Amino acid sequence: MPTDTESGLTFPILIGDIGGTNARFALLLDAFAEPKIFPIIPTTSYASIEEALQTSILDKTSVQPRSAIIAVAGPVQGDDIPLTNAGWIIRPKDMLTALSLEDVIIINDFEAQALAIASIGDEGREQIGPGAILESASCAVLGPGTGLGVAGLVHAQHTWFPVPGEGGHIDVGPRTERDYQIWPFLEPIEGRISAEQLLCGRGIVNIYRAVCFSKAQDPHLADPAAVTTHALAGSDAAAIEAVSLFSTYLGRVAGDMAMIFMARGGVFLAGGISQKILPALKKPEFRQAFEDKAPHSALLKTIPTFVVTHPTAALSGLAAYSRTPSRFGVATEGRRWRT
Ligand SMILES: Nc1ncnc2c1ncn2[C@@H]1O[C@H](COP(=O)(O)OP(=O)(O)OP(=O)(O)O)[C@@H](O)[C@H]1O
Repeated sequence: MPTDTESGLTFPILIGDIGGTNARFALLLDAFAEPKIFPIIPTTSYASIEEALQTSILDKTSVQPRSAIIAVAGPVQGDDIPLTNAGWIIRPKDMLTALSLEDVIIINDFEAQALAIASIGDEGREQIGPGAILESASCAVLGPGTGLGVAGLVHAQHTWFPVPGEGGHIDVGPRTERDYQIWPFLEPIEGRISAEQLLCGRGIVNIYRAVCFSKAQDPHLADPAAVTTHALAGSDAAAIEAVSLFSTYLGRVAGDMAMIFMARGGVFLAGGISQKILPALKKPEFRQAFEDKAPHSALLKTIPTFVVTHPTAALSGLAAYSRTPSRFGVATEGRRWRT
């Protein structure tokens, strides 16, 4: 028997997390069932979200969802929502008709990652370095993937409030002597180096190429996975340095976010890349850079940092919200469409 949640979303609920590269979906039959998770879909394989959902999900189950909550990589504004790093435009009104839904909520994908942090336990994360979570304190999430997603999670009045934003686009600058050698070779975006120019898949290649050019070498590795694979295997000097610098730059930006949100509840690294380079992030560079924040180094040393290892963390955040929306302060104004 379908039941209404306090947010008015009616079960069965389709939950989805659409990144620049991959889309992940699951069905939640009721407030108690575990989500039924479907295989990951590359976004480039389908022309639209309706086609992806119909072919890969709805044709493969007898359950007809009545509502949907979807997290997308990009700001949610208006009735046409383009994904920042992928070709799909999400049109919730089209989803209602094409998929026979009654209710659709669209939120930012890092808002979903923030919801996940409040719902996953020790088994879904691995700590890097010292520090302990201060219960009910604010948290920050950073996720290098196709882009760099950033969000905060603030606790007030017994409610977790995700704070989505475009923090991946902050300016970053050189600091060490080696940074100054590399910076002239980094590819800027419209004249500047934003965090996302360094801390995402193409950012890894950007750093790697700059490392090679700074030594007057030809870069022979072309994609991020090749760079991190060679770095982890210790088989290419430029790749090793690129991943070491990536860890340092990620540590610096993570430390900045910790200070901005006073994230005594922890800083969490989500997204596909953090999991894949976990052994590199456990080396000293990441944590040293995170703590190297005079005059606040003592504070930063107490803040724990984690890699989120849960394979579908954003979906687990969306499932937690769907089950008990009153635990979370998710604003749905302008982001909810009904028949
Ligand atoms: N082994 C690897 N090492 C480094 N980068 C990788 C590796 N495998 C894939 N990538 C890069 O990770 C990015 C995809 O990240 P992720 O798996 O988090 O996808 P996503 O959820 O679609 O991303 P986003 O939500 O940021 O749009 C791509 O840029 C890809 O080239």
